[in-house]
Amino acid sequence: MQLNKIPATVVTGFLGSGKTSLLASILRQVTGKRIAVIVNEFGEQDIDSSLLRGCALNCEDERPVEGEDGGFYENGIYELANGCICCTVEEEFLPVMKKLVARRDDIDHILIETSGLALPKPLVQAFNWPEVRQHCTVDAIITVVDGPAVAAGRYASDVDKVEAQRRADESLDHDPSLRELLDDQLSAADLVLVSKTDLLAPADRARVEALIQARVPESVKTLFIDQSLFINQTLATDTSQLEALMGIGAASEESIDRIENHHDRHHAEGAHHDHAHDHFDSCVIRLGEVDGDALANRLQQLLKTHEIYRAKGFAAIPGKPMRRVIQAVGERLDGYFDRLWGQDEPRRTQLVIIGRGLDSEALHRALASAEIEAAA
Ligand SMILES: Nc1nc2c(ncn2[C@@H]2O[C@H](COP(=O)(O)OP(=O)(O)OP(=O)(O)O)[C@@H](O)[C@H]2O)c(=O)[nH]1
Repeated sequence: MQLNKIPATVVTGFLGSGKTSLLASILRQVTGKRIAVIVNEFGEQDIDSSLLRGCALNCEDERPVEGEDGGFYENGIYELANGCICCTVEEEFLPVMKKLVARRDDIDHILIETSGLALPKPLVQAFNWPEVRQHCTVDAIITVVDGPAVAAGRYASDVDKVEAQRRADESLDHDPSLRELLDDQLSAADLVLVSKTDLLAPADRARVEALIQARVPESVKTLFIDQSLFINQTLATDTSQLEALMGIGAASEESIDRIENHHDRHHAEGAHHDHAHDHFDSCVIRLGEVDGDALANRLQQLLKTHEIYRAKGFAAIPGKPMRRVIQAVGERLDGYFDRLWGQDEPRRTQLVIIGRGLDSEALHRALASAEIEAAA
């Protein structure tokens, strides 16, 4: 029985903004992690789940399993097809979360894709329900914004489709304007991903960025992504940084090494090759034992003052027999003890930081001030 909570990443954003493409590109490449995916879609489309099912999920259970709730489980994908997730939290979402909790030892991470019309807050509040809170934690809320649509003042690439879905969903008991929906999805975000950057004129990019920045606190960062290369599968790329950005992994030695290797290779190549995303930068900070509160304070400060998209890793706290997982994104900073330190394992702190234009020495200096001096 594992003691640590299952982290859940909520991906929200309008219909057609690129949520499924994002999840698909991650699932296609993720290795060694058992990921349960909850997809909220209804009406005509079960396209998303079939798209995701087509991805090579690392799940041993190949058999589809009917759920009593009408949803089904196959290759780790749960489909919530009976209405907008935020309006059916209790009837739809909670039973699926309970099933996942029961399979707790088989799951490393939960990815939740909300419907394009969902307001993320009721869903996030459901993580406070005792049955869920005890075993799961929100790792991050990632809001995907359709860059060209926002630049054009339309917010969604296919407004008619959004309106048709709105009319078709009888369970929908909220009716905000698209603008309000965008505001709500942005106000819940820990990280904003602007999609379809390949279709966004450079001059529009600054406008979209300004519009988003005006709606989020300064620690919530905006990242521009172009998924067209993934969608066409012309780019076979190492997604270790994208995975870490989504909050998957990075609290294990092996994923920290993978990210570090990616960083080294990237720099050796001169970092001038084509990129599917804004240039990510990453660094690994290694420290000895740290004062947990001081580390959290420094990290919170750094999130405000540096272009850090996410920090994740673990800390050694003096006198504590267990290591503490630390994860920070936007305004969210979480920590929990996940496992005992091994008998011969060095007690050390390691954090992966993903961002842009990172000054690793400055970050190291700032975080090292939380280090506890080793007794002479
Ligand atoms: N050119 C381009 N197309 C993209 C990009 N991201 C997504 N798309 C396309 O945009 C369309 C919608 O993408 P999805 O990933 O299905 O969007 P979604 O948010 O999951 O949509 P719903 O599930 O319907 O809410 C698809 O045709 C994608 O191929 C991108 O970065 N560039």
